[in-house]
Amino acid sequence: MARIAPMAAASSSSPSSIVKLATLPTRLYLCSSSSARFSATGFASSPPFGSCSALRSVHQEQLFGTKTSRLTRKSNCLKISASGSMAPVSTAVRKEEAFEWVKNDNRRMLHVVYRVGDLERTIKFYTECLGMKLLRKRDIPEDKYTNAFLGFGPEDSHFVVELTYNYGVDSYNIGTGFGHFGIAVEDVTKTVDLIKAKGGKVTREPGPVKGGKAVIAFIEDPDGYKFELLQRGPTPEPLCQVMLRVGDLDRSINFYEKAFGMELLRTRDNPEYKYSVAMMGYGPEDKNTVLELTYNYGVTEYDNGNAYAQIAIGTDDVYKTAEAIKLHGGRITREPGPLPGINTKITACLDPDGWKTVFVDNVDFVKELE
Ligand SMILES: C[C@@H](O)C(=O)SC[C@H](NC(=O)CC[C@H](N)C(=O)O)C(=O)NCC(=O)O
Repeated sequence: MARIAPMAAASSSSPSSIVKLATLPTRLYLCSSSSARFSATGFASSPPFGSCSALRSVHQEQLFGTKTSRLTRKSNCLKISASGSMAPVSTAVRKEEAFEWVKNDNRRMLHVVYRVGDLERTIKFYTECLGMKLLRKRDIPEDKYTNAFLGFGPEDSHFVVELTYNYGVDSYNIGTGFGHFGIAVEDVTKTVDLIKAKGGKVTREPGPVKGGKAVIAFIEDPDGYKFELLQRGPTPEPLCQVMLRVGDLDRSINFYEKAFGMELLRTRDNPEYKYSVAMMGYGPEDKNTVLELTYNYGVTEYDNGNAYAQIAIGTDDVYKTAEAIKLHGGRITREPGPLPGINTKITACLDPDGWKTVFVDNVDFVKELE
């Protein structure tokens, strides 16, 4: 399965454990937008870490354990060296350390979240036509929505779908960027026959994929989300792909490798049909759910709609996760911290195409399931 067993996850950092002022090195920084921020005894004037983001630098320093001799700064700051000369300091070391940490974090794709117009209709379709189980439901009346979790196995070890029903909203725009969810089945034709018998919509009959040999079919759920059925041998993770379209495949590969620590599992170019795909994830495709990033030649932008929401990924430390994402150019849309009410620590970000991901603290996630 994945690289982690969530139960074995290490304990998480809290914000207060990140900044230990007493341990900060004695440094003098000059920032283009502010005066000196550090003094020999620590931090100087108020506000202590103004627009120069000195605090953030210290966070990163403490987070990734850089030796003080290699303390680095953002490019608009200058470090005064022992000789007194000033030189811009690169972020390369911090990036490298953040990447090392990310690669060693315990990560697993936990679930994919999307909105549906009628929860019971979708639950019926997924259980009867796709063979998923309803794992749990939760209603949040104060925020006027209900979630249903469905999948092929328990959430602590399987990738599942998290459906969101917003009270009174019965349809959404799926957009052009979202592709499909992949389900591995042993016999595509048999599965399609069953889906047809149950009244499901088949949009592409079983047969070899265009330009390849793999046997596939496409079906559509009641809200219009596409599912690709892929003929494969038995697998522990039948919900095997989330396909998203991207505007620049190299840019996306770089982002998911560096900022998320995913592995590039394979790429495939299909010039006849003018597209390329990159499979990315936290373990081999036959045992783990992967992100299938698709680039259609010449198409650099899509409408991401308002139906598909995000994938969730488990991490041992949302604070370090967020810092690593920032260092690699990702946009944090929710700063790391506990969610009000349930205390689960999360952080959220957007990839270069605007696709959202939420990172969830592994220990908190397991507690939520209890
Ligand atoms: C086996 C694995 O590589 C696939 O199934 S790829 C499926 C293939 N994907 C695309 O064509 C992507 C590009 C397309 N323009 C898009 O943006 O969706 C596919 O859907 N093939 C259709 C078919 O009928 O074979």
